[in-house]
Amino acid sequence: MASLRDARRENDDGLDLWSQIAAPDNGLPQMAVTYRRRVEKKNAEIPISRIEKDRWPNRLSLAPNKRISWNRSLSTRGRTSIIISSGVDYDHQPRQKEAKRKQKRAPLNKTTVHPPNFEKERAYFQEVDSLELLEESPSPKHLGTWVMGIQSSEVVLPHLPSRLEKWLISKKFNYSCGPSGSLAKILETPIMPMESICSDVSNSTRPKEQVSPDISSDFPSISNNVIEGHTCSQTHMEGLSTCDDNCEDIGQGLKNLSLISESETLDGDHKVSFATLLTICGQLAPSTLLDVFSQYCDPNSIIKIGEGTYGEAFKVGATVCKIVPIDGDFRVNGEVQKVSAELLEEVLLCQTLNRLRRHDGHVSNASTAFIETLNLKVCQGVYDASLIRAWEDWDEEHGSENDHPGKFPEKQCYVVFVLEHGGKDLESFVLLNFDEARSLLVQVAAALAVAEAAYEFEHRDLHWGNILLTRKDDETVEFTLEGRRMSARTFGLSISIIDFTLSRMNNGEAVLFLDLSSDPLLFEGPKGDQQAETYRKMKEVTQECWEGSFPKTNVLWLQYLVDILLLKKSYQRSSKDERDLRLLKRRLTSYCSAREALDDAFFRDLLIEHKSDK
Ligand SMILES: Nc1ncnc2c1ncn2[C@@H]1O[C@H](COP(=O)(O)OP(=O)(O)OP(=O)(O)O)[C@@H](O)[C@H]1O
Repeated sequence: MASLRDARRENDDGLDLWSQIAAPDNGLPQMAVTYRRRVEKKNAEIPISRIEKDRWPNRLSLAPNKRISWNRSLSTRGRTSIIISSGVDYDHQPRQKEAKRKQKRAPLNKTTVHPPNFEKERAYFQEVDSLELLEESPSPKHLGTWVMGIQSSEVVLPHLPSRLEKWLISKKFNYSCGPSGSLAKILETPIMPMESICSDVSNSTRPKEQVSPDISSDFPSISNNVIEGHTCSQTHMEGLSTCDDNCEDIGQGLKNLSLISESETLDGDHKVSFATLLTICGQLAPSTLLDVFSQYCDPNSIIKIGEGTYGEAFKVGATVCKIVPIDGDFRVNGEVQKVSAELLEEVLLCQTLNRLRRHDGHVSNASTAFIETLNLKVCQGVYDASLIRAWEDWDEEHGSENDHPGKFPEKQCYVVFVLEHGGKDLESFVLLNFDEARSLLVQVAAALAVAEAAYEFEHRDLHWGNILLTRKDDETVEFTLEGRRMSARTFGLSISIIDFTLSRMNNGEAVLFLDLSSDPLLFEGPKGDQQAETYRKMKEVTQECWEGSFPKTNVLWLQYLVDILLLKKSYQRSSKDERDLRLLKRRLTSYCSAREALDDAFFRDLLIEHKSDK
């Protein structure tokens, strides 16, 4: 994710904004607090959480561990840690490619820089945080969702990232799993252009022509991806789509799926997850990375544009392709690889958020602020030479913190997210003025409010690496909130929210969430670090009931963003603007959701409500 922050990239602020904001009369030297990926102990042994060990008792660590930090273990990248930049001196950081990076780094700010003054920041936070957080509603341990039906003291469910996986397991155990065909409905989320599906199917094996009448032929539902003539895939799909009709042993069906059977390292549950991933991606078997990428451009033109703890992002034609290695039994970039079930959840989140982009008809909630997922593919094999070249070019210029991708074996699997290009992340984007800053806030608040209303959505990881920005000519951006058509003023700025790994949503069929309790390091970040503090505040608010709905977490991230705009970003602004931001942060404390926050006076002249069409 975005925040994997080019460690080498200098904070565009370069100066201690705190001294400008909170201590105008000080004679303090200026400092730069730079967020970057954690690298301090990258060669240390990364603790695999007990749960992960339980899940993957035989995991081996073949690669040297390059990262460790308070935010490791789950799929939590983009986590950053504060480092002190003295003229931005990273030399105390034991990084493997430091020498190269130092040579390449742009000229540094010559201002004398001193360590951050945490006392002052603390005083600032005490002032703006002086109001107590409101009590959250009781923890919804007993949500009326279908998943509760599968809980049984007799069945020990392994740790799994979502209710989706529990559903899959419940199916195997022949338990009732709630509303009819719930997973099937989730999987019906349209996403893939037909041609991309067809491209994976050989001439002799054609997709069944089953276009749902209510869905555009450009976007066939997943049910269209049933492949005639392939018994095992059909068995699998039937298993998924007839939850209440019968509970045939889909595991047995999957055994017949030759591709999956070959993968001896995957246990039964993983076979199910992997097969489901393939199905969602409209594939019978994994593609190669080259096959997928060449659908979008000449491979020689591929450019790497970013990296996350797990993902490598490449500009591929007009799109961005993020490659996430999965299911391997060795660490990548110092992290245990994600497993299919985790990716399934992320994929479902992406697909569901895609639905918010529909402005047609009389939708109640719509927003284009969540990055569009254009396609999803499961791939297998080594990195293609063009990708390695792109990776090395980026490494040469920026110094990658990731492992060289040349070490992936032939059997390595990946999920490729084909995404809309969202621009630059907030960390590296240079904001020009206060209008842009407040537009950023209103656009994020509106997007969260819309997704809250539609899906009880909480992002839960909205750090400055996960907000992408670009400049466009449009003066406003439209959204629909609870049936009200509205526009937000952009001042030429357009935002996209990415990375839904930690996100939580309830789409009416399932609650998708990640149990952050299994990642205690997430909450052990440095004191005074806004991002780390936000995870801790989320923990307080949710009381670790991560499946529950706590839209307050969205407000916490809005407060974090206000802090970032005050403390970490430089742009043209007056002291009144800063005061307005501080007051906004204070008032946010009393809101329980982004929906409530959007009604704040700060946003009033940034929002336009359209008259009803009726
Ligand atoms: N759609 C996109 N448009 C433009 N840039 C993107 C896009 N998606 C990702 N990137 C770039 O790639 C970087 C890594 O992407 P992303 O944060 O999604 O990876 P990740 O592995 O999920 O990260 P994390 O470490 O949070 O898990 C981002 O910081 C951003 O710079």
